[in-house]
Amino acid sequence: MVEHDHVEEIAQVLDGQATGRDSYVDASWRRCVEVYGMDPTSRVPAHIVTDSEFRTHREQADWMIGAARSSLQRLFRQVAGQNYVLLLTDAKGVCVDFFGDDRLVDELRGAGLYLGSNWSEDLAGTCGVGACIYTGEPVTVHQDDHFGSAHTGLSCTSAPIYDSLGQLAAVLDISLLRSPSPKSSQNLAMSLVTSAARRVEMANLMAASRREWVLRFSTSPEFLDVDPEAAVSLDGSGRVIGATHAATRMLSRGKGLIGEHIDSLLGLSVDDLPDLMRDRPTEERVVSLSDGGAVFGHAIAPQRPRRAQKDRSTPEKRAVGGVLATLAGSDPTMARLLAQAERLAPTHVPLLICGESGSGKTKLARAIHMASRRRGFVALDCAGAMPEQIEAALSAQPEPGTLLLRGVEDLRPEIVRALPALLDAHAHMRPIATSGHAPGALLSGETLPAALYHRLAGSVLELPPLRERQDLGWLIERLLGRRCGGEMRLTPSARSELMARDWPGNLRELGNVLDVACALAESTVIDLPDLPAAPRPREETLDLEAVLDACNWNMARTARRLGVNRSTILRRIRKEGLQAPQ
Ligand SMILES: Nc1ncnc2c1ncn2[C@@H]1O[C@H](COP(=O)(O)OP(=O)(O)OP(=O)(O)O)[C@@H](O)[C@H]1O
Repeated sequence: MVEHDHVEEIAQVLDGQATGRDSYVDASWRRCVEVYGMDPTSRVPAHIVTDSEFRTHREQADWMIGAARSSLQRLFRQVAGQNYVLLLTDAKGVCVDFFGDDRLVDELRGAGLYLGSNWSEDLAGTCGVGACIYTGEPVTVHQDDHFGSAHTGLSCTSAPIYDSLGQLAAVLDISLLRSPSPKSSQNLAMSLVTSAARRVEMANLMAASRREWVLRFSTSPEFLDVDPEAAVSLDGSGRVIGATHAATRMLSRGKGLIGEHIDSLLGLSVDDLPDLMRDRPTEERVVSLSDGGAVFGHAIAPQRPRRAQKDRSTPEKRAVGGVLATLAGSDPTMARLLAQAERLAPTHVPLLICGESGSGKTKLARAIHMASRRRGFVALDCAGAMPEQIEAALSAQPEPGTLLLRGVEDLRPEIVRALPALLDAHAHMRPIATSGHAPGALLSGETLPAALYHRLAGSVLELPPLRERQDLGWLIERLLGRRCGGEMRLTPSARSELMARDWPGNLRELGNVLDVACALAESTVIDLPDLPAAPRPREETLDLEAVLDACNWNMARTARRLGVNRSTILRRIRKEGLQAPQ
C-alpha cells in the first residue's frame, strides 16, 4: 500500500503536480524516470563496486580520506549511541570511508551503507549522496524521498566537500537505518554534517598551503581563531590560489575566486596581511567585503621551509620565511641564496640576479620586492625600453619601490647612457636587474660599462639552473598542485622520467610540461604517455651555426635562444671550429 502511494506520488510529480517535497527530490525523481529509465516498483539492491574498483577509488581518494579522518571521528563521537552511520564518498558516489556501529555491520552492508557501495544517482536513484553530487548542495533525502523502494526506510543527510580549487571532491553523509517520521528530525544531522564538511575543507586547505599565506574569516570574533567559517590561500602577490567553498560564497561576486587578487575582493592588499595576524586583538582584525559588509580576518604566514638536507660541509643557514620561502624546497644552493635575499630585501642595495632563461629570476625579484615591504613596483623589459618610458614609469611612483630591469644585457645604448641620471633622480626606487649572462660575462663583455655594472650589481644573486637543483621532486609536486589542482598525481614511471630530464628551459619548461600533462591525462593520474617529449639532448640537435647566423652572431642572444650560458656557446664554437662571417 505504502509502495503504491509512493509510485502514485512519483507519477504526480511527472505530471507536474506539486507534492510538497523539497524541489531537489522532485527534480531527482524526474531524472530517475526520464533520464535513467528507472522503475520505482523494482527493488534494486545497493550497488557495490568490485574489490579492484574499490581499491582504485580508495587510492584516488587517499588524500581526502586523510584530510577528513579527524573530522569524521569527531562527528562520529558527537552522534555516538544514536545509530547514525557516517559515509565518506568520492565525487563519483563510491563510499571510501565508513564509521558505523560494528554490531550493525551486516544490516548496514545489506542497505548499502558500507564501504564500496555506489550511491551515484543513476545507479541508486534519488538518495542523499546522489542528490548532493547533482546539486552541489547539502540535502536530506528522508525515507520515501528515496526513489527506489529498497531504500525508502533510510534517512540520509549529505554535504558536499570541495577541493581548494572549487571542484567537488567528496560527499560526507550521515545516515540512519531507521528514523522518526518527520524530516525535520534530521535538522541537527544537517547542521553537524555541513559543519564537518566545512572543517574538512579547512583542514585540506591548511595542509596544502603550508608555504602560502592563508586568510581565514569568521562573522563572529570569538570563533575566528578556533573555528573559522571560510579561508583562502594566497600566493606572494596576493592572488587567490585556493579557497574553501564558504569563502567562494562569501567573497566572489558570481565568478570563481581562483586567480583573483585579494585587493579586488577585500579592502586590503597582501601587504596588510601581517596586520591580521594573531598578535592583534580579534576586534581590530576587521576586513571589509566588496558588498559593503565586514568580517573578521585571521592571516597565517607561510610556515618556514623544512630544513635543507643536512650537509655537513656547509654551515647551517637560518631558515627563510615569508614569500621567499615558497621558492625552493631542500636545495642547499637555494637555501643559501634565499637566506641572502631575505637579509638584503629590506636594504637599498641594488641587486643583480643572474641565471639561465626560465630559472626564476623575475619571480625571485618579485619575492624580494614583497619581502622588502616597499610599495611601488615598476618592471621593464630592457630589450624594448626607451628612456622616456622609464622616466614616465618611475615618475608615476612617488612611494619607495622597486625598479625591475629585466634582461639588463639588452639595454639600448641610449638607456645605458641615461640610466645613471634616472636612478639618481628616482633614488627612492631600488633597482633589481636580471640577466641571462653570468656576472663575469656582463662585466667583461661589451654589454655594460663597468660603472653601470657596479651601480646595478651592489650584490649578485646567481640562480642555479633547474638541472643542478636538489629540490626538483619538491618543485614537481608543488607546481603540479598549483597549476593542475590538488587531485592530480604522477605514476612512479612518469615521475622518474621528469626527474631524469635536464630541463634546458628550467622552471618555465617544467611548468609547461606539467600543464600539457594535466591537459592530456584522462583521469587524475598522469602517466608516461601523457608527458610531452623532452627536447632531444642539446648536443645532438643543436645546429649552433644556424642559430648563431639567425642571431647575427650575437652570443648573448644565441645563448638565450638556446637556454644555455654564454660560456657554453663559446666552448661549442671553439670545439666545432666555427667562425663568424666576415
Ligand atoms: N621557485 C619557483 N617556483 C615555482 N615556479 C617558478 C619558480 N621560479 C620560477 N617559476 C615559474 O617559472 C617561469 C619562469 O620564471 P621567471 O619568469 O621568473 O624566469 P626568468 O629567469 O626571469 O626567465 P627569463 O630570463 O626567460 O625572463 C614562470 O612561470 C614562473 O612563475
